Amino acid sequence: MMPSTAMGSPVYKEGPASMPFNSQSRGEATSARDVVDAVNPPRSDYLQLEGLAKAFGATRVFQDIQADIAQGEFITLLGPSGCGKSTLLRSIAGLTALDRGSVRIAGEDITHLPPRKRGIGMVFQHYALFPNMRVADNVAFGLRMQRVEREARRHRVEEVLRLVELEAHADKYPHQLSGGQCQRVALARALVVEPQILLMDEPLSALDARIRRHLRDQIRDIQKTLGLTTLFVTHDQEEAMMLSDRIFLMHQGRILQQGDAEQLYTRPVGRHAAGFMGHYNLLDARQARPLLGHHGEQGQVALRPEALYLVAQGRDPVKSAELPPNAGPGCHGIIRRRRLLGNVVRYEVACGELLLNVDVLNRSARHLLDDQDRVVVHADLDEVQELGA
Ligand SMILES: Nc1ncnc2c1ncn2[C@@H]1O[C@H](COP(=O)(O)OP(=O)(O)OP(=O)(O)O)[C@@H](O)[C@H]1O
Repeated sequence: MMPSTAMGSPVYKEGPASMPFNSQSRGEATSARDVVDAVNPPRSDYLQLEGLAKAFGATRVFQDIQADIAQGEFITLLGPSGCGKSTLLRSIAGLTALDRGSVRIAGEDITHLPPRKRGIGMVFQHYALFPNMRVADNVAFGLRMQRVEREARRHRVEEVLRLVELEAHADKYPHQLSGGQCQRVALARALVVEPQILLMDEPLSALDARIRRHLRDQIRDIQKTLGLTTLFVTHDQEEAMMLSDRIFLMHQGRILQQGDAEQLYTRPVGRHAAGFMGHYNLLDARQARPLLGHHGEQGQVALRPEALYLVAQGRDPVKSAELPPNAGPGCHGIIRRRRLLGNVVRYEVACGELLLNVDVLNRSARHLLDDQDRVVVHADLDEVQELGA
């Protein structure tokens, strides 16, 4: 694995996305960016991926990758393990050679440039800091490679450490820091050379849940402050939805769907997309008839667990949901399993040959249904996604 410092010495290129760290607060940085944006509005095709393909021997890792990414956009590559996310990121960085296609930044073809000349910063899952160097020296490394003069270097390191809220830790060694702090050093190290594009490969995966949420929000704040075009790899759907302007959902080396979190969550384009986003119930149209009324005999339908409603036997008003205006006919069932997911309760309900996941807000213990309780399940027909054959 290559430490991010290897990518931490791109040639600084003038351009609106490369914000100098010249302000004391995020507020000032934002207004500086606004001025730049007004003079030179962000381009919608800042990073262009055209027909990218890569195979390792007989293993096709990705193909036909086509995307335009706007300046300042935060894109997440989301998909299951092995779908090609990391290899795609490494190919954009120049760490892995492409078989086909081209990568352009601001119109310039960088496909054949070596990594250090691409103007790309990279942060990896494992931060790989230099253990014998203090935080400030770890961060300054890329600037030293660029032969930035000592005083300017010190100034830039101070500013970027302030940005990642580590200014008090500048003189510590990596072993004196927590995992989250080390990852912030890695981020600072990538940012200090003012890259045009930031690539992040599962930077939060090795951290515990609380730190992970905090750092996630911090990354997004910093990215917005700098207006930095960013590609972020994750297999965590919630992380993708919280962070992204747009999500690229990948499956077996292709981008299945590109869109914002709402589009991906509520309008999946097919069964693979529905299978990955949310916890969709995927049903054959024929099987789903008792639940949906007449809905054709062909293809599949997808229904989110929160688009299903439970009415308890005897219509116990405390335990029964209020139905939506366009509710389906209703299907008798039995609760097979109940799982508390925190603020949501997920019921597994057997309705004849259908096994359905139904999510209900966990209001209080009084509202809970028990295993073996008899219920009627209704679907909100406005939320049915027809997926075709
Ligand atoms: N250097 C390599 N040589 C041969 N095969 C490779 C190499 N790197 C990756 N692969 C294969 O390419 C496919 C995609 O791997 P990649 O790491 O890009 O997926 P991913 O979506 O990032 O998965 P994960 O989330 O598990 O990291 C996998 O089948 C993997 O085994």
